[in-house]
Amino acid sequence: MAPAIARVTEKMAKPVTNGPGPATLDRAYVTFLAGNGDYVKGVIGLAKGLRKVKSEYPLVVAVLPDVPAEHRRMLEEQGCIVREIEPVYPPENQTQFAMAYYVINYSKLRIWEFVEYKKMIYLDGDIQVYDNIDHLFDLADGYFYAVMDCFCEKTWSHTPQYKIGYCQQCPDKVKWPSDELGQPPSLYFNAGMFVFEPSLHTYQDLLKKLQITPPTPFAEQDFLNMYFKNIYRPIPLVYNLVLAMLWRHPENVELDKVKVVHYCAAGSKPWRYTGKEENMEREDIKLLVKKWWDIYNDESLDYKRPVGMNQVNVIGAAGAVNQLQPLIAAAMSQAGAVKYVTAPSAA
Ligand SMILES: O=c1ccn([C@@H]2O[C@H](COP(=O)(O)OP(=O)(O)O)[C@@H](O)[C@H]2O)c(=O)[nH]1
Ligand SMILES: OC[C@H]1O[C@H](O[C@@H]2[C@@H](O)[C@H](O)[C@@H](O)[C@H](O)[C@@H]2O)[C@H](O)[C@@H](O)[C@H]1O
Ligand SMILES: [Mn+2]
Repeated sequence: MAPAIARVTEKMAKPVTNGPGPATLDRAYVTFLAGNGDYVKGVIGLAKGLRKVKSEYPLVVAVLPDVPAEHRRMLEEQGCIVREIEPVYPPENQTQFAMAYYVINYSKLRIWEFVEYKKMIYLDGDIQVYDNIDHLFDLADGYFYAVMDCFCEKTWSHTPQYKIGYCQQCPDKVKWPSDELGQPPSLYFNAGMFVFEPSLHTYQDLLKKLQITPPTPFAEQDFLNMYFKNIYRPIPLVYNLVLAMLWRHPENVELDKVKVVHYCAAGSKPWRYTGKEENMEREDIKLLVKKWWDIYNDESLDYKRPVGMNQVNVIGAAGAVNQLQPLIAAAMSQAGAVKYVTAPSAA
């Protein structure tokens, strides 16, 4: 039986507000940047993409100490809020990560410490947002929302599901042999995009549990799947199209409805694209890479610091917030709620 995934229905869940006042605005998008290489282009593209879809919320960039001052300046120039974080390392291990650099991705866990925000949407730096997804901030508290991943790429060749050809994206195609292998794997999300609530308690517990959890090939993604297994709620793949879905499960993809594209397939990072790797010569990939560059190169999307911003008086600011209220209500009713049918517990 296909795993129950979220369905968007007409009515948006009641907005999470603190009483009759405006919907709480202590919300932000957050991404993660490490190193002095070219991922900074991904983050700049993301900042411009969020501006193009008129998101109401800022983009926080959690940067490791090795991100150079010049890159931080470029991010601030694009209106990003730059926050330095310390690296997080998994316990000593001999694990072979699916990609050697995945070891730095554990540092993503620091974003649970950003408790000045009540709700955040995490987006990898190799993600682009092509439609407004602000309505996801109004999803019910207490859950961890993300899109289900796919097990069919070679990066999964170490797993039993890959070896038997099982994938949660099409569980009826090759059925999980429960009598031989026991329970099928729990629903598993891609950790390139998720909706979460920062919390010091969760943050400290994550770090404590990490130190007693043997690392596995998909590093922090595996760890987050283990940690949030009981409150994970799948959301539709339009919120995080893992590119491999285009050739692994085209029947599950309606490209014109996709709101968020995750350039995670080998060779698909737009700022490094050569078209030489497997599947990279596909017309849909070329189109998506062009779409990314069109935003990155669009100077009209560059951040314009508001003139005399600090002269806005309190009344002006309150007025601005009141103008947002109907916008948020309209966005929520138009977006439709995400109704969850709890999957029969797979584990
Ligand atoms: O050298 C690096 C590698 C990764 N990242 C960050 O870590 C995220 C996860 O890595 P990546 O997206 O490459 O993993 P994938 O989704 O392709 O498996 C990236 O999106 C970036 O935000 C980074 O800033 N610098
Ligand atoms: O550190 C582990 C990473 O694992 C994930 O990437 C993978 C995963 O999606 C596989 O399913 C794909 O096959 C693969 O291509 C892709 O790179 C996240 O996107 C990334 O943010 C990060 O958590
Ligand atoms: Mn990614």
